Amino acid sequence: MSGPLNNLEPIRWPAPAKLNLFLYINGQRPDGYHELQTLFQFVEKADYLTIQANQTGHISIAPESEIKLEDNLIYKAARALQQFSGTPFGAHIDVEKNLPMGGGLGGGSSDAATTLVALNQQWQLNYSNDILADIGVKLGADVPIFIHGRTAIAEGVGEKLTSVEVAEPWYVIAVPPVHVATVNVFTHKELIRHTPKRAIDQLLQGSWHNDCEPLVKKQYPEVAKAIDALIEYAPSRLTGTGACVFATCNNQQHAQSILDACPAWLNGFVTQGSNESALYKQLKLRNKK
Ligand SMILES: C[C@@](CO)(OP(=O)(O)O)[C@H](O)COP(=O)(O)OP(=O)(O)OC[C@H]1O[C@@H](n2ccc(N)nc2=O)[C@H](O)[C@@H]1O
Ligand SMILES: Nc1ncnc2c1ncn2[C@@H]1O[C@H](COP(=O)(O)OP(=O)(O)O)[C@@H](O)[C@H]1O
Repeated sequence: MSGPLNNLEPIRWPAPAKLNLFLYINGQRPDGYHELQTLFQFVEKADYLTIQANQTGHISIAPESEIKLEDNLIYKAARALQQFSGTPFGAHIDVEKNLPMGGGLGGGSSDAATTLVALNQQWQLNYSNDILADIGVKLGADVPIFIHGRTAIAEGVGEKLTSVEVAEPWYVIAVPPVHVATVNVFTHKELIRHTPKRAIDQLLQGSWHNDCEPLVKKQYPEVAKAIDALIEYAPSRLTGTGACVFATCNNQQHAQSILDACPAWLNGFVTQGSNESALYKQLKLRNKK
């Protein structure tokens, strides 16, 4: 039997976006999934989940969105943790959605990771991050990196993480007006999928690329045009399988001036890279108390 909940107050948690600073595809496994080497960094821009635990066991999400409740990764994460733990507790989750969906910024996976980390605390479960990552990876390949919360190179299909420190530049993230389905990129015959695997220190040296970029640019002219618009001013490339692209800038003013110079059809925002995610920072503060 679990004791009563000792905190029924709502708590606001961040679910930040990520960028894939490089992404190399090293081959395909017999089950069809691809082996990757990718460098994840977090940015300040985030969704926010305000979570109020309850004793009823009921899970609800507000406001209503275009995603059906049972398909929402927040709901799926909460249900998965309930089922794994057998907890009698539930939660109401208010979502402030700031990240574009399906843009390669990992917003859905980040929401799921934040739900797992937050409910682990608010339901007083005390599971390790490794256990939360095992639950989370079934919801999306990128959930473990958001639970890890520190800049890292992911290998395998994304489950093997090595923390690294890199610069924390300002970025312009542009959001081309198209949706790229990850599955379509990975199943396309023209995808670059045999880049030789390299050691971590070798990966960190030299210039960085994304193996999905040539194919996504060819299939989605809006993505090609977005990269062309940014690359005039700063090194720019695709994140994940897109559609978002990012320009790496010298400072905030540089980033803002590039955003201001973007054509009117291209939406975007300015944000700073961070080697510790906002979720990781908040957790560190809470655990110090
Ligand atoms: C490649 C990344 C890099 O961050 O792209 P983005 O989603 O961020 O753009 C992610 O790891 C993606 O993770 P996620 O979006 O969760 O992918 P999933 O839903 O697990 O997979 C969607 C489909 O893509 C293919 N897939 C995905 C990941 C992988 N390593 N190999 C694959 O072949 C599979 O066909 C899978 O059915
Ligand atoms: N809470 C959620 N936020 C965003 N996307 C969600 C959520 N729940 C389910 N999804 C689904 O997951 C897909 C991938 O979302 P997201 O993680 O934002 O993009 P990506 O994997 O391209 O970085 C979306 O297209 C959407 O249909």
